[in-house]
Amino acid sequence: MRIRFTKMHGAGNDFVVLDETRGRLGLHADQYRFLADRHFGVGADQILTVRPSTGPGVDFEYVIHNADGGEVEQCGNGARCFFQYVREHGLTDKAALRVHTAAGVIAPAMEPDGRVTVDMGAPVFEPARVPFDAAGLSPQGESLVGPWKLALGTEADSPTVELAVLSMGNPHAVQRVDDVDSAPVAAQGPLIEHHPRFPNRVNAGFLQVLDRRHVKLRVYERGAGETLACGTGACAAVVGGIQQGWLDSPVDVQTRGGLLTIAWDGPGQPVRMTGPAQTVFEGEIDIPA
Ligand SMILES: N[C@@H](CCC[C@H](N)C(=O)O)C(=O)O
Repeated sequence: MRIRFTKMHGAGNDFVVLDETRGRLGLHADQYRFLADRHFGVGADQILTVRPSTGPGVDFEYVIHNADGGEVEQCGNGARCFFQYVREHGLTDKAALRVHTAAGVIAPAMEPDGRVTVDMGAPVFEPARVPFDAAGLSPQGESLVGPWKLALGTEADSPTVELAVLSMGNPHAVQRVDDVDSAPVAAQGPLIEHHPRFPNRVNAGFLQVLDRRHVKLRVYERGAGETLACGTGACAAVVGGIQQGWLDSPVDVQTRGGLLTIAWDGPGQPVRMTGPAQTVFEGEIDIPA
């Protein structure tokens, strides 16, 4: 089967975008994995699919698959690219949208400078809803995100980390580090992603606080490995940092692929993420059955 695609990125987090507004392509997990493959396919951290509205009050449905082929609930950098895609492809001329995702409705809108702001909804803190199995653990602080102390293994010398745990529609565990460039992202990322306390696995963030409004962040993403930026990871890191008293909204988040600005007014309030969305190229590809 030959399909059309658009390659996009948001702060270096890259996507293959597919249009299913005129009918389903019916792809399965192996085919999403093939599209994401950087050697045999197009190459992407996530595959984003545009579908028609699911009902009144929403303009489109937005479906996300990780590079490992698994469908996930939310993707922040993807949300900005989704918005750019539907406007560039004449699927809407609205400057603000409401988009249905597996995690609820998000609302992207155009900024005068060409960046996109997305209302990502309110963060979720209840461990069971992340989901995070906190049974038998005591939080290390009094904030809504814990933090929670976890051993990354069963050996006596296994590293122990303190993780702020929350959901931005998808699960995040964020630890503060002194220097993000030397942080053990490759070593600890997979151990945190697959830690048995996270039944759906988790995205692992490494946060360096520069001052109360500036941070650096790296994220080892569930189902994709370390990416150049993670939008929901930036939201989670800033919410966790505000909750623990380190940060004040809005916060500039420097990722390896670009700058995101995250604003949050506190529990129950939506997180607003602002950043770039860029089309790279379009093409057609034959996908194996
Ligand atoms: N890159 C994304 C997050 C994509 C999904 C994530 N890997 C997960 O499995 O939850 C972003 O920009 O938020």
